[in-house]
This record gives sequence, structure tokens and C-alpha cells, in this order.
Amino acid sequence: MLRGIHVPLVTPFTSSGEVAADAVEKLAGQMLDEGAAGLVALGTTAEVAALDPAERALVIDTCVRVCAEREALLTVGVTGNDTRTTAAALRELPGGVGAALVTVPYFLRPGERGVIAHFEALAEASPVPLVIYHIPYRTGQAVGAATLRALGEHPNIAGVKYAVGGIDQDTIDLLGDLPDGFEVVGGDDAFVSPLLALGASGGILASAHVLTRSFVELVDAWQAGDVATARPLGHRLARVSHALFAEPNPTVIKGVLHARGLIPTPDVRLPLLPASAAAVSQADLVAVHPGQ
Ligand SMILES: O=C(O)C1=N[C@H](C(=O)O)C[C@H](O)C1
Repeated sequence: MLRGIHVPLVTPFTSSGEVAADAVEKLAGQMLDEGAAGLVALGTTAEVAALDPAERALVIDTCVRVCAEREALLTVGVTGNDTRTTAAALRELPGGVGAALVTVPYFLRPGERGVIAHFEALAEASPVPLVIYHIPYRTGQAVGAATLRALGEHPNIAGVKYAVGGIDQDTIDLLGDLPDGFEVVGGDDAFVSPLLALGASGGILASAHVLTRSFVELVDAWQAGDVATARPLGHRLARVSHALFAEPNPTVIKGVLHARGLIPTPDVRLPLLPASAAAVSQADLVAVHPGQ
């Protein structure tokens, strides 16, 4: 279900500060037409915390339409650190949404037993399969391989977006012994190639807004065991991701998309500030000439 590249869409804004719905639609269609297996709406990259409920609904409706036209998976980010309200948000997801990306409860640090109880309750409540978003440097909560494996046994938990900031012992342990039907997708752009080499099935990668086809090719090459293609391509794309994340995500990516005429402004909402011109031009240059 989670195989391939899933692009967590940025939210483009007009020059008067509204969500640019036509640009969302165009960008969403382009990502899928370039080979992405699916889209993620309302991820961190979408600046979801800065969108009001009507804007969130607009983004979801637009993505539902684009994904339905192309029979692609739409995953929607549903974030909260309270089980009851997160369950309610899951129950309210509209038709056409295929999965929900749910962050490990952040800031509270409920412990791994709390994390298990949280996701089991959500999995029971959710009308769609869950993808756990494990990103300890943002949530502050450790989750080991044994906990993820236990959660992976639940029939309504499809996988984990794995973003631990590197390859560690838990990464090796988890990918060495995955429950049936439970998939790992890379969520740390710069580490996706080694994760794919270890058996991840794809990635949810903001970097895939740029060079979408190359990220798709990277997944395909690792899945086919074509190391001669995958290894150098992975190194090249890691350099691109490094440049795209030189300043807080998604500021540089929005700058590059705007420079390429794909979104009407590079604008982000506070507390994010626009990327510097130097970071944007460097990332654009590295995407075209990865040796730079
Ligand atoms: O929104 C997402 O999904 C992603 N967020 C990560 C982040 O901002 O740290 C990056 C990843 O590429 C996808």
C-alpha cells in the first residue's frame, strides 16, 4: 500500500496570503503524473499548524479530486497529542482519503506503553489505515523497534514513516523483522537511500517535489536490486535533499518551486520565514548539477 514515493504537498499561497487552490491542484497533478504513487495532504511540509479548518478542508478536497482522477493513494496528516481529539479527527476524514499519517504524541512524552495505547485506540477508531509518523527529534518521544513491531501487528496500522535522523540499531532491528503487511517508508530525505537498501518500501519526502522522477527511479532501482543504479542516484539525491533542507522545511522547497514557476509565491506563514535567496539558488543549482 505504501510502496513508492508519496509527496507531502506544500501549501502554496497567493500574493494576498490565501491558499492558492489552483496551484495545489496543478502541483498535485504534476507530482502524480511524474510517477509519485500518492500524495500526503496536511503534513509538516504543508505548514498544517498555520492553516485554519476551512483551508485544511480546501486542501483535502482538492487532493481527493486529483488522486481520484489518477487512482492514487491520498494520505492525510492527522496530528494531535490527545487520543480523544485525534480519534475524533480521524472519524471526520472525508471519503476519498486512503490513509492517515498520525504523529507519535509530541511534547507530552507519554512513554512507549502510552504510545502503544494511543495508536491501538486510534486504529480501532479510524475508518482508514494508519501510518505512524515517528520523528523523535520533533516529538521528543523515543519509540523502539519492539514497540513499532507490536503496533505493526494491528490490522489497521499499515506502516511507519520513519524519520529518526539516521540509521540506528532500532532501524536495523525493525527492518530485519517486519510484521506481515507492515511497511516502513523513509521520512528523512537524506537517509532514504540507505533505508531503501535495508528494505523500506518507499518514502514520504518533501524533496520529491523537485526531481520527482529521480526519487521514483531510486525506489524502483532498490526494489529491483539494481545497486549499480541505486547507489550513485541515492548519493546524488542526498546532496539535493541536503540543499533543500539547508533552512527550515518547506521554505527552500517553496523558493525553488516558485523560481520554477510552479507556485505563485514562495511565501510561508509565521513562525517560518522565507528562505534566503542564497539557499534557494544553491538548492536549484544542486538539483540541476548535483556535483555543485
Ligand atoms: O510533511 C512531511 O511529511 C515531511 N516532513 C518532514 C519535515 O518537515 O521534517 C520532511 C519530510 O520530507 C516530509
